[in-house]
Amino acid sequence: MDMSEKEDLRGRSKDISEGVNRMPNRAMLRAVGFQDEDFKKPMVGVASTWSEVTPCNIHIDQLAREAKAGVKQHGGAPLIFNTITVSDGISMGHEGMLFSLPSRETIADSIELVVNAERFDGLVAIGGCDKNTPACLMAIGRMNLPSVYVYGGTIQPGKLHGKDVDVVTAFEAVGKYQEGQLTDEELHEVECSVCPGAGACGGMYTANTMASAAEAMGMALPGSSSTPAIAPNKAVECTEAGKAVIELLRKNIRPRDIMTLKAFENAITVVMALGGSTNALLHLLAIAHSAGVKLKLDDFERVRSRVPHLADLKPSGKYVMQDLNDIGGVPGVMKLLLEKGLLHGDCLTVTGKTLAENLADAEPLDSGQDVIRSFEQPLKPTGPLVVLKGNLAPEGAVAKMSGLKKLRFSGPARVYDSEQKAADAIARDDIKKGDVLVIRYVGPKGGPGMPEMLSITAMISGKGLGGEVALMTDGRFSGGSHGFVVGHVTPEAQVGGPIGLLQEGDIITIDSETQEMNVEISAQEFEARLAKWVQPPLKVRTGVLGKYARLVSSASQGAVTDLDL
Ligand SMILES: CC[C@H](C)C(=O)C(=O)O
Ligand SMILES: [Mg+2]
Repeated sequence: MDMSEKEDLRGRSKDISEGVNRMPNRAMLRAVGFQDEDFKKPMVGVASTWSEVTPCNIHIDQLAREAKAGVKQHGGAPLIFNTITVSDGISMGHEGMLFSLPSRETIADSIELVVNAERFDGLVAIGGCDKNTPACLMAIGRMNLPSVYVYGGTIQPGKLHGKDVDVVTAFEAVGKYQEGQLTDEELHEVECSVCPGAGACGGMYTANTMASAAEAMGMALPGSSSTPAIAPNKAVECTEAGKAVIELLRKNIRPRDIMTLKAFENAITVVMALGGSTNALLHLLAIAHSAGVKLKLDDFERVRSRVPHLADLKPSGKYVMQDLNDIGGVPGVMKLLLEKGLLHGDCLTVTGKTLAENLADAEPLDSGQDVIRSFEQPLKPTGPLVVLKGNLAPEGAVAKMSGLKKLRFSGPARVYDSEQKAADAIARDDIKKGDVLVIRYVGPKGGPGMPEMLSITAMISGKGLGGEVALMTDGRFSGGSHGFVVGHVTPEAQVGGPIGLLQEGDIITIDSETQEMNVEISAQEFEARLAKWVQPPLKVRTGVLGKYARLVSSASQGAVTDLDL
């Protein structure tokens, strides 16, 4: 329904579009194409994360133009603006990864800065790489203006000797090459095959996980999280998003009407069923904080215990997001979960309808498919992202148990204060089957930036030690990581957390069934070690990482930098 002549959907954009005093402001907007009638329309920002620095975002300029057209067609006055992105895959395994998680805050802050300075009434935000979706939703939650999120879409799988491959294949090929299992030519073949074009990493890694979570919480249009980047329908979704935001303005439906605790429970349910990235716990805590929703790590456990892991998706499974899309996509999965009473169907969404009303129109998953298992034969009876506590993680830690038969691991600590030193040890074959590899002082403050450890987990996997060596860190894991991995250990070493007191050879036991992670030393020994511990200075004290290290909260609170302490 387009706007009638009399209808005035403008809100705070009247600060610019009305009054003599704002004539100079309007004069500048005329220079970017505004005409008289535009000042009678609601001003809608289109936040574009377009960038050439990663395939995830290389196409988003076209999508932003589609969204702009949609806003215009339905009576709005749209303006595209850009924000940044970094590439997790390209920053992985070196100092660049220190800047990945901080970029989430920068993207959220930049959207908040532009939308507020320009007095927009509404927003369409379009994201690609890992930090984009959480950042866009954080900005949307903070500002609470009628908004719609659109995910730029998953990449197609690469093909190599008839098999589907993707960027995690490349990371794991490094370990295989180090073992002499690949020649230089074969390694080059992998490099040239795994990323065929536009789109975010194709397994159920962080970008696809967070897109699915965005749709499950009602902030993205039905089906838009699983539509591939190069599918013609992706552009249509952007045009539709432009239309949807005008409808939201008309009905005054705001993000905090949608991003409720029940909506976050829906997001957690879908993440657990899909076997998504551990980063979802960090990002959903941060998004909830931005929307004023009190979400805690314990909420993830409450949901996990009732939701089976159904999706046979990479990194521990066989298929990629493209395959899920082909058999019904995220709507098909949510339809199944709703039928089982595992979703709150009464949650409002950006279509203006409830989740149940949206899903009534969705097709069920194709019969005969084996991407999504039945409830009778799940991959795991409960979700694979397990919150652990214990004397090593009093505030919590996150274990990814998908694809693992072993649910308990006990072994000697092999302690490293940097990812590089750990990587060198793995390359020298110093890390043996049964060891618990500990990488610390890589948390939000200690890293700084809580880097992901895909290079490490991929090397372990490539060397055939996947599941035979446990890895625990106050850093993070990529969505491409799998094996016996525990991240987000809090409190982090940098602030005196127990992980910082570990010594070589301490016996660590990680039990995903009792959900505990403990070291076998006495309380007295802990006290003695703490008495001798000296807090190291922050590694970085100026610039973006210096600001971040001083402001960032614990990972158990989402590693946010705007906690109202
Ligand atoms: C393949 C892994 C991807 C690049 C990533 O960083 C994530 O999913 O978190
Ligand atoms: Mg990542």
